[in-house]
Amino acid sequence: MAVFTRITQTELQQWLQGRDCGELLSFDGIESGIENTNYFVNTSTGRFVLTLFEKLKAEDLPFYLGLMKHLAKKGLAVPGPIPNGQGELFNTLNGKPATLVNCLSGKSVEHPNAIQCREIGKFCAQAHLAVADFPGNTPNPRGLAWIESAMNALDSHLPASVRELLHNEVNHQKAVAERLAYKMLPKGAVHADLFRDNALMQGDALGGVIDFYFAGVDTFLFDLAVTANDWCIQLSTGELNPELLGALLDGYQSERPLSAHECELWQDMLRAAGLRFWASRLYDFYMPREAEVLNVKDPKHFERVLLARRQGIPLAPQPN
Ligand SMILES: Nc1ncnc2c1ncn2[C@@H]1O[C@H](COP(=O)(O)OP(=O)(O)OP(=O)(O)O)[C@@H](O)[C@H]1O
Ligand SMILES: N[C@@H](CCO)C(=O)O
Repeated sequence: MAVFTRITQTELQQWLQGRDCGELLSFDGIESGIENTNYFVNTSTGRFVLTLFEKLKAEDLPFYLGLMKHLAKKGLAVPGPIPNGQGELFNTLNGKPATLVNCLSGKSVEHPNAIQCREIGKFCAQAHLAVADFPGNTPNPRGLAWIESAMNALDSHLPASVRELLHNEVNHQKAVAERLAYKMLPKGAVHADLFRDNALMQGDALGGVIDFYFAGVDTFLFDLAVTANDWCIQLSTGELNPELLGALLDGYQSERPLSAHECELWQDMLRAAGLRFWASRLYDFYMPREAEVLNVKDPKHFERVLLARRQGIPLAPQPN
């Protein structure tokens, strides 16, 4: 399903020349995923993942691949791009910009336990600490400005009750963004889509985090809220599971304690993170691109998440 661009053995062999990755043995298309074309590549020295970018533009790639390289270099479990002979992190393969990264072990979990939530919390904090000297400054591509423009594009498609909630929450988030506490929040290049399906687990240990292609500069708290809304969710109600949330926050704060401003804005950022994915799912639902038609994710889920976060949260972090 997700192999949009086919390649031949000869094309791949030529493209791999100059990369420090051994001799090509075999390669297989990866069926899951809807954004890019991915292949597992086996060589004489190991296993890699080849990604051909179907929609992202070449000018956007240095930020994403640079961030992955930066985090991998700092020892985080993130696929590091293997440069070609010219030192470039990506170059054209069969007409598409393409990169080769190392293959991480593990598989994603649907129902994480508290230990796994703690691990992902720790990873999130370590990544936030590690970007202090990362120079890339591409803003979050799905920030409030994008949400507002998507909302305007969607307006005529939406039932009145949905439209009202969306406008109300966007206005709330615009007001939050004006607050001094918000302006004081620490920021940096963040994953911004650290869902369960973007983490590979080996039992309770984290094998690695993939899919950095929605990354951008945003507040660290927003990134943590995105993670909490997916990892600590009670799927039937959209509410947060206090035990899983406690473990996630505990793991995070064991590496990077939250500031008083971050604690103050926790509920607002959980709402912002709920809004972000509700808006993108609504957008994909009403304006799907070809490959998405059969894979559109349910917007209702994030409507429930947002409504639940507006009502309250089970656990507020305390500054250390
Ligand atoms: N570095 C990696 N190591 C191991 N497996 C990987 C790696 N990168 C991708 N994969 C595998 O390939 C699958 C598809 O990758 P990914 O989720 O990035 O797809 P996509 O089309 O780029 O994005 P999306 O999930 O947003 O549709 C993953 O679920 C995972 O199984
Ligand atoms: N994680 C997003 C998809 C974009 O990767 C969602 O569940 O809506």
